Amino acid sequence: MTGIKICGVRDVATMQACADLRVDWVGLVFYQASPRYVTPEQAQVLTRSIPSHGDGGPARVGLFVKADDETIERTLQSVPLDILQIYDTEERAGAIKSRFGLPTWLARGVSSSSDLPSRAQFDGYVIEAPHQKGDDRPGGLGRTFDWTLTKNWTAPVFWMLAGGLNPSNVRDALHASGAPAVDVSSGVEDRPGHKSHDLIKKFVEKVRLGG
Ligand SMILES: O=C(O)c1ccccc1N[C@@H]1O[C@H](COP(=O)(O)O)[C@@H](O)[C@H]1O
Repeated sequence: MTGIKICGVRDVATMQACADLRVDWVGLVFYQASPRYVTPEQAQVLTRSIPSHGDGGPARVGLFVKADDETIERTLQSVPLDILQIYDTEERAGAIKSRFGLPTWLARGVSSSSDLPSRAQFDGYVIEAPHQKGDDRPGGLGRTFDWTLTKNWTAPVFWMLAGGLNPSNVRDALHASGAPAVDVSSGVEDRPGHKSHDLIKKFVEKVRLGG
């Protein structure tokens, strides 16, 4: 079954909606420039509102952008994250993986097939649209890229497709990319940082049923 990650959750009701829909992962954004930013204290309340991953709830993914060790450490003291999603260099992401010992996904923007990772350095890759000059953040911008780039890629480890997905395009994206999992944030919002339960449900139905 295609994996589903709903990213940028900021309220308990959305967290519970994601758990009820049995999505695989929920993402918490620890990047202050994002409209989806949550503090570690807010994230603690959110993570406690649903069953732990071991008890059948979605795995909690923490997003960090160019974060130092102290920021990640302080977050982990409050929030039991299952996976780290890192926006930084490979070297820095590798150091984070070694230091914190948690499954680590590296986000990678791709504009051509030569940007696709070939080494199994991480536990997963989030493959998304490339960063553009003037962007105030490296993701969550609702921007797509050429999904066919991944079609013939032999991925070295698990990966997911992200960037500009929504209920209307996710079937085409899955077909064109061959992705085993999808990640969505702005495409299931009715305004930046505010998730729509209706759009989340529609997205999940499209992925699972082709609805
Ligand atoms: O959501 C954000 O604001 C964000 C900020 C910084 C880094 C990543 C962010 N979001 C991630 O970007 C991709 C694509 O998002 P979208 O569906 O195009 O809105 C996804 O992994 C988000 O979790």
